[in-house]
Parts: sequence; C-alpha cells; structure tokens
Amino acid sequence: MLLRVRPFPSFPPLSTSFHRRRYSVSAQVTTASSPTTPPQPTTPLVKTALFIPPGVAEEDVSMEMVLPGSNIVLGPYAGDAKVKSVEFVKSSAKAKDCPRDPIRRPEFAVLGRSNVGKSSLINSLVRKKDVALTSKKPGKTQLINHFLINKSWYLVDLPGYGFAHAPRSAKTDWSAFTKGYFLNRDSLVSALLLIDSSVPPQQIDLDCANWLGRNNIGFTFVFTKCDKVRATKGKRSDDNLKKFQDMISNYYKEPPPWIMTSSVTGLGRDDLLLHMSQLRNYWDQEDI
Ligand SMILES: Nc1nc2c(ncn2[C@@H]2O[C@H](COP(=O)(O)OP(=O)(O)OP(=O)(O)O)[C@@H](O)[C@H]2O)c(=O)[nH]1
Ligand SMILES: [Mg+2]
Repeated sequence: MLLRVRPFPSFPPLSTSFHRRRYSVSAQVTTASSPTTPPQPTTPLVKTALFIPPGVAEEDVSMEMVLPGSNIVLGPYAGDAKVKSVEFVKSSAKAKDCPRDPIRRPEFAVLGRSNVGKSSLINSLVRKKDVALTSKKPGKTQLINHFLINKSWYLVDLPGYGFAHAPRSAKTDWSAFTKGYFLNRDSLVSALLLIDSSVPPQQIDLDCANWLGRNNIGFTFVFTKCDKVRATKGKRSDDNLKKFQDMISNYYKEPPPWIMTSSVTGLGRDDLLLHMSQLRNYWDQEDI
C-alpha cells in the first residue's frame, strides 16, 4: 500500500511575530577522514543548525553530508534528481481548479514576494529559458501554474505576495487565492519559500513562514539572487543572508532547511533538486 505522509518535519505552531528563541545546536560532526588517516574526534558544530532528514541519526552526520551553501544534510532518501522532461499542465484561477491527479503525484509549490525570482527558479531547475514566464516588473505570474516533471512530480509556480502597486487587474488576493491552494492541496510535499538575498529581511516573508508553520506546511527557505554581490539597499547580499539565517537559528528549535541559489549562475540548482528528491521519496515511501 502506498502511504502518503505529510511532509517532514512538522513545524511547531508559531506566533505571528518572529520571536527570538534560544536553542542549543546539538548536531555533532565528524571531520572528514581519508582511508589512511584514522577517524578524527567528533567536533561539535556550534554555529550551523542543520536540517537532518529522516533516515539520518544526528550522531552520524558528517560535513560531507551537508549540501554546499545550505544547512541541509543529504540522507538515504535522496536520488533521481535529474530533470529529464517538463510539461506545462495548466493554469488555474482558483485552488479548486488545480489538476486532479488520480495517482496524486507529489508536488512542490514555489512562493515568495513578487519579483523574488519564483518563475526564474523554475526555469533554472528545469534548465529551460521560458517554461515559466518572468518579468522585471512585479506581478507577472497571476495564476497557479502546474508543471509536470519527469511525468512523476509537479512544480507549481504561484503569484507573488506583497506587491501593492499592481494595476487593479493584476492584483491578486493572496490570502484568499493562494492560501486556499495551500490549505487544500493534499499532494503538496513542501513549499519552497523564496527569500530575496539582495534586500534585508522583510517582515512579510517572516509572516509567510509563520503562516506556513502554523498550518503545518513544511517548507524550505530558498535564498534567491545570490549572484548579486552588491545589494540594492546598501547592504551586501551576504549581510542580508547572515541576518536572515541568524533569525532562523534563533527562532526555530528544529531549523527548516535553507539553501542559497542563483538562477543566473545556476548556484544551488542541483543541490536543491537533490534535497527535493529526498523530500519526495520520503513522502512517497511504501509502507506495508
Ligand atoms: N541577478 C538575478 N536576477 C534574478 C534572479 N532570479 C530572478 N531574477 C530577476 O528578477 C526579476 C523577477 O524574476 P521572476 O522570476 O519573474 O520573479 P517572480 O517571483 O516570478 O515574480 P512574480 O511572478 O511577479 O511574482 C527578473 O528580472 C529576473 O531576471 C537571480 O537569481 N539573479
Ligand atoms: Mg512569476
């Protein structure tokens, strides 16, 4: 029997504000050792709170298991991460119009502020230029767009939130429309919550993360535009990233996964696909 399980981990209910919450990171890492050198003593990893997937014991985590530019440990469920085919399935104006898949293939939803790079990330993941339409102007994606990958799982491009200046016709009521999608889509494995690394942390992104947490929807923070060395608002991208990551570390007892990406350079693309494969395969596991 195929058991469909909810994504892991389920985040604790969160308040709407981003409290500082102290926690101690207990992940232990063993230093990499070559076959000729004896194993090094275990060193506590103090700074980086790791996301440890199912199938991995905390004490077995080593640095080689952590995906570059992320806090994500790769576990035994990872595999088949290559994108071989992509098909546009449909655009839906309402959550209830989304494809009804009789075999409930798993899906990942890409969400974030308008212009954060959702459609660009999808194009980057599938290595095609314009599968998803992008624009310099915020508010380009207005519908829920389903793309079928390798005929076995879906990527979903969503309209952005937080864009108040769109013309009336282009405005999207994110709360009624996209929230309806998240609350009713039982084939959703995980959301990818995109965060623009070229601007300082934004309250609206934290509110969105909290909303997902409160509704028990698993998500991965995907930092976009990490190719931008100088950010638009004076701070460097890496300063913005550090601030955001510190907030994550201080807030979550079990930190959600995060990864740095760029749709321009391809940074993080293959690693994000690997991470998604482990989420997918775990979700899809068979239980007899
Ligand atoms: N430098 C850089 N620019 C990016 C990156 N990703 C996206 N962009 C640019 O950001 C702008 C917005 O990209 P989109 O992919 O359309 O953003 P979106 O989140 O889908 O926007 P909406 O559909 O309006 O919500 C475009 O001009 C992209 O070229 C990136 O990784 N690096
Ligand atoms: Mg878009």
